[in-house]
Parts: sequence; structure tokens; C-alpha cells
Amino acid sequence: MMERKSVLNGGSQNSHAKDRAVDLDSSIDQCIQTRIFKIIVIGDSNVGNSCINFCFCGGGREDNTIICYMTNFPLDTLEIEIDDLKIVQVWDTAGQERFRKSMVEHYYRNVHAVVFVYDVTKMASFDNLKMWIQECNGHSVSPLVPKVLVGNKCDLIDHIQVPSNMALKFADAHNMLLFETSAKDPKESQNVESIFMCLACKLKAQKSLQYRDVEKQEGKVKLSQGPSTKNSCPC
Ligand SMILES: Nc1nc2c(ncn2[C@@H]2O[C@H](COP(=O)(O)OP(=O)(O)OP(=O)(O)O)[C@@H](O)[C@H]2O)c(=O)[nH]1
Repeated sequence: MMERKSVLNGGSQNSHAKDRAVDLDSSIDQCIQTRIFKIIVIGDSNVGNSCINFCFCGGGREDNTIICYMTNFPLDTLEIEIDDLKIVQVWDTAGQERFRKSMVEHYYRNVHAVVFVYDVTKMASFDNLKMWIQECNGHSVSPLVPKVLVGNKCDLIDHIQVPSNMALKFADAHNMLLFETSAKDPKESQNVESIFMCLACKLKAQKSLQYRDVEKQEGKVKLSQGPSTKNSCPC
């Protein structure tokens, strides 16, 4: 919260001045609250990117701390609000290669977090992760940008080709957390949620750091976040 004392002190100020000060405060607060993060979901066509997004968005959430809605053009976009964060998640549409290539620059620009997805029943989709990581790095996505690895379709237990320990090794080597999920099995939907909650946590932590930087640089406008009272980070 922004410190308000310096603006509101001075008993002779009339109520209009106070109202203006409060307006200023709330517009700054609003500015903070609508900070937008862009998360991209990358992986071979058919691994389940869209289903994962839909599962998270439409998965029958009982609380109302997360609000999400989708648009379809030019890319599918999912907006998620978590506490005071607004997260924008964008993913490839229908695996259309021609479309993807023409949008690729736009896709990677100003990204805040990356989710790499493979299909646990298709070794090729796991092998191709190297190519996706290369493409991501080739578009100057900073190593500091949080990245997670998701093995989807783990409900198809009789068809699993990518063993967990192999995926874990890969995730470790690339400094990522691994989530094994199913966008189809409701019992696994918690894991889908954990992916985005984990990223939200990381992004929130980064945001706190940025606030402290502002605090240091600008003595007058003091932006700081109080310590979190509950830790809902699943990672
Ligand atoms: N069994 C199972 N099927 C899944 C799962 N997730 C997705 N699918 C199915 O896999 C197929 C592809 O899912 P999509 O979400 O469209 O995959 P995508 O990665 O978005 O594919 P593109 O749109 O081509 O990029 C669909 O038939 C889904 O129903 C899962 O967790 N388990």
C-alpha cells in the first residue's frame, strides 16, 4: 500500500484536496493492482495446452479470488486475477504452424513466465522440448523468467512413454519445476491449478522486489507490500 500521510497531513486542507489525494492514491493502487503478467504455454501441437488452460479457467473454482475469461483473437488469451495480480496467459491457437510462425515474435515479446508442456504418452513431444527451449532462448527470454515443465495426459497410465524420473532429470537440468497433470482427470486438476499458482507466487515475489526498488529510488512515493499473512504457494 502507498503511504498516504504526507499527502493528507495539514489540517487546513479542505475536503476536495483530500478527495483528490485519495483519488490519486486509488489510481496508483489501481495501477498496481492491474499489473499484467504474460505467461506463455509452449509445446507440440496436441499435447493439451488448450485443455490445461480451460481446466484451470473452468475447473469449477469455489472461491472467487481467481477470475478468468477468454478471448479468441488474435491469440487465445486467458486472464487470471489472483489477489491483487492480474495474469494474462496466451497460448498458441490450434497448433497452426503457419499462424504460429507469423506470430512468433509477438508471442515471446515481454513474456514474464513460460510453461513448457509435453504429452507423457508421446516421447516425441518430450524430445521436442529441447527445440522449444532453444526457440525460447533465441527470442531473448531472460534466464530469470520463471519456467515450469508440465507433463500432461498422465491419466493415460497404460500408454505412458516418458517416465517421471526422466522428466525430473530434464527439469532439474533446466532449472524448472516439474508438474505431471491431466487436464481430463478431475483428480489431477489440483496439479493444473498448482502450475499457475506456483507461477503467480514467483511473479508476486518478483513484484515485491520491484516495489522495494521503487521505494529506494523515489523517496516521496513509498510503495511497499506488507508481509504476506498466508502462504498459498504450492511449490
Ligand atoms: N486423456 C487426455 N486427453 C487430453 C488431455 N489433455 C488434452 N487431451 C486431449 O488431447 C487433444 C488435444 O488437446 P488440446 O488441448 O487441443 O491440445 P493443444 O496442445 O492445445 O493442441 P493444438 O491446439 O493443436 O496446439 C484433445 O483431444 C484433448 O481432449 C489429458 O490430460 N488427458
